[in-house]
Amino acid sequence: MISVSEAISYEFATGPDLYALCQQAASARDNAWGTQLTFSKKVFIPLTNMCRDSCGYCTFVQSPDSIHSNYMTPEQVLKTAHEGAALDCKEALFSLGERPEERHQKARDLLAALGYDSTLDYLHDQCESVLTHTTLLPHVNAGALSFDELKRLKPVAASMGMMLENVSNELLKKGQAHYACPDKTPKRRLDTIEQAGRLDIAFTTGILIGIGESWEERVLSLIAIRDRHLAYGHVQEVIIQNFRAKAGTAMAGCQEPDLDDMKRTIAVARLILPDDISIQAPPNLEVEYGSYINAGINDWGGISPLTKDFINPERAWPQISSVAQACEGLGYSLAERLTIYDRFQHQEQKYLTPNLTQRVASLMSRAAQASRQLQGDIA
Ligand SMILES: O=c1nc2n(C[C@H](O)[C@H](O)[C@H](O)CO)c3cc(O)ccc3cc-2c(=O)[nH]1
Ligand SMILES: C[C@H]1O[C@@H](n2cnc3c(N)ncnc32)[C@H](O)[C@@H]1O
Ligand code: MET
Ligand code: SF4
Repeated sequence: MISVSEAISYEFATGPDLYALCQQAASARDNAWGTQLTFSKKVFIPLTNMCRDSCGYCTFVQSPDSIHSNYMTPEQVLKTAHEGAALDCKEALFSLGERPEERHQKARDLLAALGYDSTLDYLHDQCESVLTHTTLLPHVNAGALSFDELKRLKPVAASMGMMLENVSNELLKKGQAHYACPDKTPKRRLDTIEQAGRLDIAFTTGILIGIGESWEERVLSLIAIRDRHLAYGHVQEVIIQNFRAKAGTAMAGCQEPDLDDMKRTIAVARLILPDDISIQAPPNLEVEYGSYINAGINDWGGISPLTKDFINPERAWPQISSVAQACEGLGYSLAERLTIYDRFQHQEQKYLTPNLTQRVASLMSRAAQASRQLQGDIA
């Protein structure tokens, strides 16, 4: 592990310095994770695109005035889940806006028509429905949640996650990415990670880079994640995600991080975070995603053969076979994992409630089978 001051000193690493940094991170990854990179075969379930926040980078969120703002119905949820299961997907990623009913009358009306007064109650029941009626494992990405909310969701989700984004309070100011976003205060985000730790929830988090934070704030965000993991041991993966500018958003004209910036951040994350945390970067937000391998990632996150990335809908998923080839070209293999990583699966029902244990075990053997097939296809 490198020190905070060493991590901060890499801010301007380019050329040979960046190359050396990446080599150091790649060898740390090889030692901890070997030469197998992973992904999770999933479907995306955007339960609602209404939200009480208004992040400057987000096109997922729809205004209640838009005809596109909605909740998925229980039938739509199951249709997507069934179609995903038929394509051998194993994860149902529930990703949604935060507490829209606390801000928008339309959200209250639509929820009432579904028989609910809270988005999180509806989320709970839709996760339960996917568990009951399909073979998929729910992963909940619903933003900042309280201890009680996380506790209630634990039996209906195999894992959960929430991007920390960044610990910078500056981003909350007017004109910045998180202005008027009550759920993006570093305090609420850090508290969510902490409560998930107290509850033994296998947890995904990460940072969004290029949203107006300084390099030092990026490093401090990784340190904040590390500290909570050292206290509870529950952080399974950290996503390093690059901001993509989108037309029609407040940040449409902002500069996107370049490939070197991503590589530098991935490498520093690998060297700051404990070895047992997986480092993930998405393959659909960068054309030259293969070079993330040289910077120290060991995971690509969720990839869907069915649904688009609703958060970055203009960025198509690469074919799983193309990702496998990119890995193979650099001497790595590609394997399928579940939404809950292997090492969290066998801990005496610490992370998994009893109703989930059997499901996870049988999906594990199907994922192993799919991985063998993937490697056979390449060979
Ligand atoms: O398709 C996406 N999947 C996202 N995922 C899902 C991820 O790709 C995988 O499904 C999980 O890593 C499974 O372990 C997230 C999951 C989280 O818990 C937190 C944030 C994200 C962010 C994204 C995202 O922007 N796009
Ligand atoms: C689910 C996660 O997607 C990320 N997210 C939201 N909007 C964008 C964007 N324009 N570019 C990249 N990532 C984005 C945020 O980090 C959120 O937490
Ligand atoms: N709204 C949540 C968040 O920003 C979920 C992902 S964005 C659709 O964390
Ligand atoms: S990123 Fe999440 S919290 Fe922010 S506006 Fe979009 S849906 Fe809401």
